[in-house]
Amino acid sequence: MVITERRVDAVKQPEGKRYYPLMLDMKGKNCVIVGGGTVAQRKAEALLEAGAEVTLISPSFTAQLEQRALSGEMPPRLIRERYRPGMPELGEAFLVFAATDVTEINSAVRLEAESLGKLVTVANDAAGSGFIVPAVVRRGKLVIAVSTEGASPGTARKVKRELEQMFGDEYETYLELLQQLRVLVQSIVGDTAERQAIFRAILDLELLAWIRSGRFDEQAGRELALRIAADPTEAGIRQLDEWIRRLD
Ligand SMILES: C[C@@]1(CC(=O)O)C2=NC(=C\c3[nH]c(c(CCC(=O)O)c3CC(=O)O)Cc3[nH]c(c(CC(=O)O)c3CCC(=O)O)/C=C3\N/C(=C\2)[C@@H](CCC(=O)O)[C@]3(C)CC(=O)O)/[C@H]1CCC(=O)O
Ligand SMILES: NC(=O)c1ccc[n+]([C@@H]2O[C@H](COP(=O)([O-])OP(=O)(O)OC[C@H]3O[C@@H](n4cnc5c(N)ncnc54)[C@H](O)[C@@H]3O)[C@@H](O)[C@H]2O)c1
Repeated sequence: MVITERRVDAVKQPEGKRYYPLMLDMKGKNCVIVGGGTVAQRKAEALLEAGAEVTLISPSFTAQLEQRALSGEMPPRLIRERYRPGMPELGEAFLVFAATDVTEINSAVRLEAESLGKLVTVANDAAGSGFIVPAVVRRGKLVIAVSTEGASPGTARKVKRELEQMFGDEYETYLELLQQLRVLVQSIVGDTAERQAIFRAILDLELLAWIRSGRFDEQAGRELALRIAADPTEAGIRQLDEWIRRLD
């Protein structure tokens, strides 16, 4: 019992870090992942989805990575070698991922990448990473990223699953519509304060319920835009809920 207590007491709390979340434009950006296992695969898939160019360095790769390298647009590049310092790919990278199952190799990758001024993440060492990756829910242009700052990745995943239940596919249509209306209002209302009041009024409309009901379509969206263009004022927009309800 005493031994167990000592063990528990000896566990050091990782030093507190306060991360800064951001959205990176990865289109065409070079990313190097050292490792070819399940973690490397997960990071590669997300990077490819974001339009990055992905190079993986590892003596072996998961079957899925092998498959992905043969098919589809923008296949990942697989370099079938063990990592060694001085590989040119690292110098060309925008982001570096050290994702082998060998701590010493991951540390060597981190040191070299850092000496080259690269942002690097280490799969088994959050404290030694320049960035970490959140769990992500996407609904069209709605992106919800969940992080526990490395405290419990499983919890990040669990919260993501809960959010997936809360935020349905209707958000995809909703954000497309809001984007169109925003551009429209920006083009016809010059006054910033008035524009902000209009945007707030649009957010108060019961558009989500309308979309969820299945009765909203392209024609309805057009009609809504025409009504807003005809009376682009806060008061005018606040009256639109009545029109939406009458459509039911
Ligand atoms: C969110 C997600 C994004 C992604 O990877 O894309 C992600 N890990 C995910 C899943 C997951 N990871 C692990 C399990 C097994 C269960 C468990 O151990 O809890 C599961 C669950 C599963 O696989 O089901 C094990 C694990 N993870 C890390 C270590 C090393 C360590 O802790 O040092 C170990 C081994 C620990 C050990 O063996 O002892 C480290 C990291 N994992 C992170 C991200 C970063 C912190 C995120 C945050 O909390 O903010 C960080 C710090 C670095 C990084 O990778 O960026 C993705 C969910 C994607 C999704 O579902 O959408
Ligand atoms: N960050 C995360 O989300 C997360 C999740 C689970 C596990 N982990 C940790 O990440 C590490 C990797 O996990 P995994 O499940 O992908 O392991 P894995 O065993 O599936 O893959 C390890 C990969 O590293 C490669 N490798 C080994 N030596 C190498 C070298 N010298 N050069 C290049 N590649 C080399 C292997 O070929 C293999 O492809 C583990 O240390 C694990 O604890 C992290």
